[in-house]
Amino acid sequence: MTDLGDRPVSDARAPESLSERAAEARTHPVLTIDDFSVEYKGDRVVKAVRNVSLTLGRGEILGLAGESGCGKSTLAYGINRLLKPPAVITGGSAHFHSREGYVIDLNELGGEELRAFRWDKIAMVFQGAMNSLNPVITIQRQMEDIFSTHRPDMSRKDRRMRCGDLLERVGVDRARLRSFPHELSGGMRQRVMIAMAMALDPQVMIMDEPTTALDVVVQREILREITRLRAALGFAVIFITHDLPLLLEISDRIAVMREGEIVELGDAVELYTNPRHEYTRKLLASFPSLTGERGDFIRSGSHAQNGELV
Ligand SMILES: Nc1ncnc2c1ncn2[C@@H]1O[C@H](COP(=O)(O)OP(=O)(O)OP(=O)(O)O)[C@@H](O)[C@H]1O
Repeated sequence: MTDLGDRPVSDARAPESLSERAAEARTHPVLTIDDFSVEYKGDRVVKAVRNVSLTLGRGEILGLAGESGCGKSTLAYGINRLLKPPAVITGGSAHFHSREGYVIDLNELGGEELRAFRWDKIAMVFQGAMNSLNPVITIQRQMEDIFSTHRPDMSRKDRRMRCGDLLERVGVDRARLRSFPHELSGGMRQRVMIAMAMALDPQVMIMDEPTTALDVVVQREILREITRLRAALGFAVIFITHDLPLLLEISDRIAVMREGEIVELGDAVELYTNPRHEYTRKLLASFPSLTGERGDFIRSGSHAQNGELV
């Protein structure tokens, strides 16, 4: 594995339009998952993920939808090799395709390599992330730790500068570096977590219900931030939530999961206007705001083109 350092991201320009992004997923994948299966082998065996195959394109936002318990988190944690017993990956593979052209088989990575790989290439933000900040350590020290561990050659001055820059990138004043987590609102703490996930310039972000615990206004602000950052930095996102209306707004493509399987995968607008699978239709119908006479679904025209929230 090579170290990307602070490599410029100009080569990772996010494609402009939805169709361009869908094509990009096929021609320039950043992650390919083939026939991936996970079981929880407890007293009762649960087949949580069944033969899932999907491709994440460079710079695309792929939404993963489905009701509670369908296996979304298990798939995300499985890809990143974060599952703990009794979970067992029973089949399939996941490959990371780097910007530089090399391919990493995630099943082949050992402990140390895996730790290095995680923050560096695939970063993860999950629902309770903001509560995983250490309460007795300043934001600055927690952010700097990432660089001390993964970029040991970086000077102290550069580390500090970079931490401040990262905070500003997610809309938090750099003066907050001196704060302790309890001095920040939930929304700010979640922004800090997103800044930390971006620290090493990962090519993939896996976001598992990252805004669910936040109120709607803060949630929308953060989503706007994520789509803006994706456009600027070119990372790809797997965005997991049971909130289908939200996914329809931010995703390029959406995969619908049911009982461990992906039953439909397609362009977000296409999936909304012309759902193919019966279950997708049911899922859409379960959100009255999407199916009412006027509906809340506002994604259209130029808005859909640039992937920004209105
Ligand atoms: N530690 C565990 N032991 C046994 N079964 C588990 C365990 N964790 C999850 N499961 C089961 O695996 C299945 C998939 O769970 P998972 O959490 O991946 O679904 P999800 O779609 O992410 O749900 P949610 O939206 O509620 O987080 C469920 O049937 C769940 O009960």
